[in-house]
Amino acid sequence: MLDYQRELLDFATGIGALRFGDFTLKSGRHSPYFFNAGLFATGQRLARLARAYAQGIQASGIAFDVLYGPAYKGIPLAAATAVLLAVEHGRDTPYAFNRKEAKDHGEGGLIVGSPLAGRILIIDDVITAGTSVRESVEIIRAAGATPAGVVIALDRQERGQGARSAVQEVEDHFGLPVRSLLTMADLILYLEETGTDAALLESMRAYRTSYGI
Ligand SMILES: O=P(O)(O)OC[C@H]1O[C@H](OP(=O)(O)OP(=O)(O)O)[C@H](O)[C@@H]1O
Ligand SMILES: O=C(O)c1cc(=O)[nH]c(=O)[nH]1
Repeated sequence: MLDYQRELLDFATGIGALRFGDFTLKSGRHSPYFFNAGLFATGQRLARLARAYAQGIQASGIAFDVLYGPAYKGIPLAAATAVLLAVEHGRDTPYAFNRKEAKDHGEGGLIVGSPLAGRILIIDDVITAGTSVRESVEIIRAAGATPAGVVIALDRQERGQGARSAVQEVEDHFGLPVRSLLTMADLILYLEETGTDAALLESMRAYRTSYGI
């Protein structure tokens, strides 16, 4: 694990954005941990996370024209990361996000922000079973644009629709590169390093055996 990953995990656990317990996921799976990007809920916390995304995007070398954050938690991630790309990397990046329900008055429609045109980089918090990414790819294609890749904070390294991991499915099926700041494997390593209690480690490993890949 790299220093910045350990620091990000320290930070996320410190503010309660990474928690342990019993959580029901979008996929219906019951997980002993949860990454809640919504708890990077002050300017400084969000800047800290967005800085890591901006650095990850720069390091990925993925060529793109617009940053797209799926509702809801992708919205502040896209906005804040666009700010960090501009301020710290001199890259004035258009960004956009969707509404979960289409607006039927005013400007109307589903997409807010920059029009979805050209190559679109999807930015989200986690990938579990891959449903959210597949929805984003549909929205981007329906707008006539081309998905260019995906950047996430945490790859939970879980099965997607078939026997492969959700990230592998996205890479193979859509031909999209996926870059994550952290993985479930990093998380387990981190818990081992920090001397977490045996019961928690056991539940993390058991979850990985059930859903991991
Ligand atoms: O890979 P998946 O199985 O799709 O799971 C991951 C997705 O689930 C959550 O979104 P959700 O729509 O539940 O919540 P939000 O509105 O809080 O962003 C999360 O933010 C990811 O987008
Ligand atoms: O799969 C999910 O729904 C999910 C997992 C997680 O760790 N964090 C999150 O916001 N959603």
